[in-house]
Amino acid sequence: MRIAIYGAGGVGGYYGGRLAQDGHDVELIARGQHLDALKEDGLTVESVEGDFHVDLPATDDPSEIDPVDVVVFCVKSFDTADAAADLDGLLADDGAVLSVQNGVDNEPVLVDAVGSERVWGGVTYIFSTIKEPGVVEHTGGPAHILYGQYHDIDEEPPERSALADAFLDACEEATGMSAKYTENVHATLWDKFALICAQAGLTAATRQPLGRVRANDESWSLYRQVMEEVVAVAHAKGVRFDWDPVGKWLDAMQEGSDDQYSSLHYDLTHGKRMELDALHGSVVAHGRDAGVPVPATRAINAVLAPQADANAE
Ligand SMILES: NC(=O)C1=CN([C@@H]2O[C@H](COP(=O)(O)OP(=O)(O)OC[C@H]3O[C@@H](n4cnc5c(N)ncnc54)[C@H](OP(=O)(O)O)[C@@H]3O)[C@@H](O)[C@H]2O)C=CC1
Ligand SMILES: CC(C)(CO)C(=O)C(=O)O
Repeated sequence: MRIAIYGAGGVGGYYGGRLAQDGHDVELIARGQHLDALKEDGLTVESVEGDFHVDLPATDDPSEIDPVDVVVFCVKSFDTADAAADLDGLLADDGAVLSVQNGVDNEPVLVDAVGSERVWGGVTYIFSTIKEPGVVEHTGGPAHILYGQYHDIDEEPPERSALADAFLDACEEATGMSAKYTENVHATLWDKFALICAQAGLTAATRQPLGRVRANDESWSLYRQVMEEVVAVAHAKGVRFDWDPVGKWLDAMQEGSDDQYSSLHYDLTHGKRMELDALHGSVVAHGRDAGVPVPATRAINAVLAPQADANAE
């Protein structure tokens, strides 16, 4: 399978490296010092699942890459619109772009760029960052991708394509990662959105890991409230869950390791631009549209906004 990783950073570098290790034809799109190091020394992945090194073609110019079957789209959400403009030329006519980004507003941008039939919505559960140029550090999480054909929320999901099956096989066969196809892509996206708004919001606002957030009744109650608000907005927008996302995540995170933070906390504490607008800012906007109050999420957004502004300068 021919695969391009658009945004070969923490997440993209990890999955691109794993798929290449398994023999797929992977090309990386990166920029800056990270790109220089990838070109010069290849990609090194330091992973809790085993370290490895691969030499892969890397560029900051997607027009240099012949059309691919799948683009795994891993830029931060504030870079989505710019990167999406390159997708039409990068994707084969019957190819697909898979967003594994956090948030629920990326896929509509990709649909505008290449049409919904070529867009898979997705989420991923992993902790992975650029440790230094050319080196990606995977510190935990199951490294699992859930994805499905994107479609309008009020339409039936289209039939699963042969390409979606082939990509699933590729992910399942590769070492150190797994994947699952979902027929209910909107529920999958909003389910993760509920978790990430709670996990990212509380770890970033308190600068404390899950264990500390969970041990304090007030912060743990706010964690729950954020998830309840996101799920209430999802319901109002017509998302149908076959499960209880809040109960599921509270149970799961009760078991989660004490030292877990989030990518938002990482960006905050490393002076990097933060995805706040795509997370809590987006919930506030969707809540306003749907007429659903989201006071806890709004407060977290307000508390983090000055730091997000400072990091964006
Ligand atoms: N990190 C994690 O553990 C997790 C992250 N996610 C989500 O995955 C997505 C990716 O996150 P993450 O991997 O941490 O992000 P990173 O910042 O580590 O990686 C994104 C990379 O894409 C590069 N990039 C952006 N635009 C372009 C462009 N036009 N051309 C070339 N390169 C480009 C960035 O370069 P530059 O640095 O110069 O901007 C950066 O190197 C986010 O939406 C995040 O929320 C989800 C689950 C876990
Ligand atoms: C859920 C979590 C915390 C890990 O996958 C995440 O998505 C992130 O850190 O961005």
